[in-house]
Amino acid sequence: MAIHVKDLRKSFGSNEVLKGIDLDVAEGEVVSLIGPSGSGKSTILRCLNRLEEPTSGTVEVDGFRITDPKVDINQVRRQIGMVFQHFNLFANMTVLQNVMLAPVDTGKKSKAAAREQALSLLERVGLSEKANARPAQLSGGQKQRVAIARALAMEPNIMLFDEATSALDPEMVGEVLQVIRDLAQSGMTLVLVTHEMGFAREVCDRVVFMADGVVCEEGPPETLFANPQTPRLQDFLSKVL
Ligand SMILES: Nc1ncnc2c1ncn2[C@@H]1O[C@H](COP(=O)(O)OP(=O)(O)OP(=O)(O)O)[C@@H](O)[C@H]1O
Repeated sequence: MAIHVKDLRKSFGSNEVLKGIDLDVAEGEVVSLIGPSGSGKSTILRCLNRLEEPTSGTVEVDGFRITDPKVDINQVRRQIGMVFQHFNLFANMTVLQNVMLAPVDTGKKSKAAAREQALSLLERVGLSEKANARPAQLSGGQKQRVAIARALAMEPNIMLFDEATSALDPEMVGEVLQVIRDLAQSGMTLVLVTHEMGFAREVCDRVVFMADGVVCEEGPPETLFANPQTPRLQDFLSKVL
């Protein structure tokens, strides 16, 4: 199992945001988390690489129990790429330098090897011609594709996408979804928080519907969207489809 979450709880002060989440993601599986705003989707994702400290429960990623205080979280994070809604690129570096940075900084690759890899990743996301540009010269969709290339540079086994297209103008959403679609087809384990129901339906093996900090319903998209069982999911789908 690539990801194994058991009875995960997270509170911010007195606000219990995750109320006992069980979630398994198999290697190579593509899972999307959907649900109303504030239901805890991003918080789950952030607990998967301990950007948030769970209040209780266990999270295992790639065989590491990352909720164990003794685990080297930096080592685990290197195996988990994360892409955020806002691209978080380094503005004072070129696109190529952004993608090369982590493998060089962590000693994973020499500068020459990291450069070669970065060029090949930029080709993969369709941005070879932008290698020497600065982030400010790119469109939102291009910036997000650089952010994906940068996450891939650490050769992660798992990629987490937190509303990767939510900050984009509608005409740029498709180009980012195409890159994610290609990753899904490559067999990588992906967990996506998304508001793109059409994309979830098309690309994901499984969709997990959350409401109020619990998993309400889950299943293959064709079943879940066509035949929602709970009134909450029926209500949610009636608003977003
Ligand atoms: N750092 C934080 N401090 C306090 N409260 C937080 C923090 N992060 C999240 N929350 C709260 O936790 C709840 C769940 O937030 P979360 O971002 O996980 O929801 P979400 O389902 O991803 O929502 P959205 O679709 O709007 O992004 C919200 O009520 C939010 O205000």
